[in-house]
Amino acid sequence: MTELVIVRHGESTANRDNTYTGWSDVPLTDVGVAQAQHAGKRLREAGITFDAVHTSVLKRAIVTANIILNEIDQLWLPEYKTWRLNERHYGALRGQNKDETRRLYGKAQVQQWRRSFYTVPPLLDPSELSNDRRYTKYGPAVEPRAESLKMAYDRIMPYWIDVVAPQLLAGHNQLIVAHGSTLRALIKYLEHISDAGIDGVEVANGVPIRYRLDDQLRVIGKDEL
Ligand SMILES: O=C(O)[C@H](O)COP(=O)(O)O
Repeated sequence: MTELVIVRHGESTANRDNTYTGWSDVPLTDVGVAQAQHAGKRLREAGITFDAVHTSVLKRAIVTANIILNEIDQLWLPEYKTWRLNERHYGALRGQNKDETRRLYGKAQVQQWRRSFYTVPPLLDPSELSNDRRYTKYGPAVEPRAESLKMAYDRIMPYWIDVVAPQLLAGHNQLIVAHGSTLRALIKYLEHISDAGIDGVEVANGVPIRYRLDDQLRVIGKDEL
């Protein structure tokens, strides 16, 4: 049996301001820092030891991971960062207030943008792409202009198959610190949730979810710490 723990980053400034974030690289709030410390404390109390940690290339996940590692006194662990664990790209919704979009486009449309598996949010204008070197040099040549959860799922899976799953199969416990939608995609995969069923799954900031996996990586236990 191996253990996989997944944690959504602590509250970010965009979460606090209720704005769409996606690939925007926003920091944690003080509340987010406290949530990350609390997550680390719960993991310490649970006595879990990890062999590696995986994050996105966005600071809210990286900082949360480092706070957790500090709390559990495992800062020395190998830490892998990949754009494949980035939040789903919210396209042209990025930076807009979620309540304001409900007012402008209606609740049903917003719910579909936020929770449907297949709906792609409005595309970002190509002139607004960041062209940040973390994406041009180490990641996809072209940053997405928006992603559905399905598109995010499809770019996360190669990382799971090539990097995370082999380590778990070798008996090494893994910690993934990522984002609401990235983790919803992983939860969908691990728990065989249908395309329609995933719209009801929410992931709270800074609450570790622990999976116990058998030797074929089937889920044999799950709890929230
Ligand atoms: O990208 C965002 O805005 C958040 O991280 C997640 O947003 P959601 O709750 O709309 O999926």
